[in-house]
Amino acid sequence: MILTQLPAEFQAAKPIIETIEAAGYEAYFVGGCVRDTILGKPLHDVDIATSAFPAEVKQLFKRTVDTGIEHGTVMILDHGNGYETTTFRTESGYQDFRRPDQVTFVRSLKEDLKRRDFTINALAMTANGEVIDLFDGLADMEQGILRAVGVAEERFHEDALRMMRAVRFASQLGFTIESQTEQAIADNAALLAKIAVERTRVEWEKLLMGQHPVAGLTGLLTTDLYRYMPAMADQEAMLRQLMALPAWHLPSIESTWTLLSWTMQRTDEAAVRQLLKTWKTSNELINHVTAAIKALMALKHNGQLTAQENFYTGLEALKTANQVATILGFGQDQAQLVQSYASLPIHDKHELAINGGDLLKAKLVTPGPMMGQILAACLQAVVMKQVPNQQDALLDFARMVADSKNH
Ligand SMILES: Nc1ccn([C@@H]2O[C@H](COP(=O)(O)OP(=O)(O)OP(=O)(O)O)[C@@H](O)[C@H]2O)c(=O)n1
Ligand SMILES: [Mg+2]
Repeated sequence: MILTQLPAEFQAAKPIIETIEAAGYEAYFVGGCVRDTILGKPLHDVDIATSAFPAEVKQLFKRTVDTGIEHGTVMILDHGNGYETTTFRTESGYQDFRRPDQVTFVRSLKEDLKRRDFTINALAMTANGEVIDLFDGLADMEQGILRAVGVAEERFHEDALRMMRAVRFASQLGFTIESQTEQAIADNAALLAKIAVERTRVEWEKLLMGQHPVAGLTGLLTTDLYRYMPAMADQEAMLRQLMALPAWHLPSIESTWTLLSWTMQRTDEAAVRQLLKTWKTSNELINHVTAAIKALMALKHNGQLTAQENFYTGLEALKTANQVATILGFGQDQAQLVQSYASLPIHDKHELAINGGDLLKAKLVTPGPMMGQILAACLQAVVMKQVPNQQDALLDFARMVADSKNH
């Protein structure tokens, strides 16, 4: 198979391969970029594999970065782009395909491809677009089959994350996991427990955001792999609930975790935090999801959000909440929601026309907790459009609040 009309990313990278070839070595595009091009999907990175050893690669190019030189990876910088170039290799004793304990550089493409995870990921392509298919990846691709290269068991022992990758690709591509490969996942599922949570998380997110999430979830259930994911051992019913939702698509990591927290009945702030901590997500994500879940609760129970709820949720988390509410069957018109947020008199507490200093100057309070309470009352009154966001009006209002507190 020869691919004509290669995407621009390959055109830009072609001179790199040609330079390596001119020096007498082999070099190919490999992995996900070849798979995605054949499937007509957008590319995110272009990986190159070569028979040249790292030191040999470095001699050929002016600007390189040692991104993972002990594993054979050198980044070549060219016209503002970076290309990861990895020497053909075999390896052993590793838990992470990208960072094995022991690497042996080899000069043969076949050796390199045969320790890759799935046949559709073991394709290589020359600079001219000729696809090199040593493990029948093209036939599997055509039939929509995910099949481990060689003995599945060995591939999963090399890197247990590959079992998560299998169900993730099932979801992204709508492919079926071939039966021996699936059996090997069922047999080796417990190995997943040893994989770094962050790596498992990325695959879990990609699975849920895929175009065929039910295919991925089915794979998790039939192999029992879900039992070895963080905080998932007892979540069979939750997975079935997700599968039963009418056709859904999650557009972001934020909406993914919001739907998960909701379906796992983690709806109070502490429970959401605990779940996301277990999965080692960022604090930024935790804050976003906690806000979105609060809004989701309000939407579920009241059918709409108050001005105050809009204000405290913030626009991004509001959108997330509504995306998830839509999946769950109680979403609102997104444009209307954005409109009602936009119509809030202020969007941040710093926009309030008075601050603590103003209250002191007007001798309305002395420093202390009372000041915070009065400012909070002012903020609430402005958000609810009970008082205009103007200094005079707010000082009058603050005086009233202070008086009522003093009596
Ligand atoms: N655990 C892994 C990870 C990667 N690979 C190989 O390395 C390539 C590139 O890896 P990566 O970019 O992580 O995955 P992709 O398959 O490219 O998928 P994505 O779309 O997520 O980039 C894969 O295609 C596969 O050949 C592997 O064999 N085993
Ligand atoms: Mg990739």
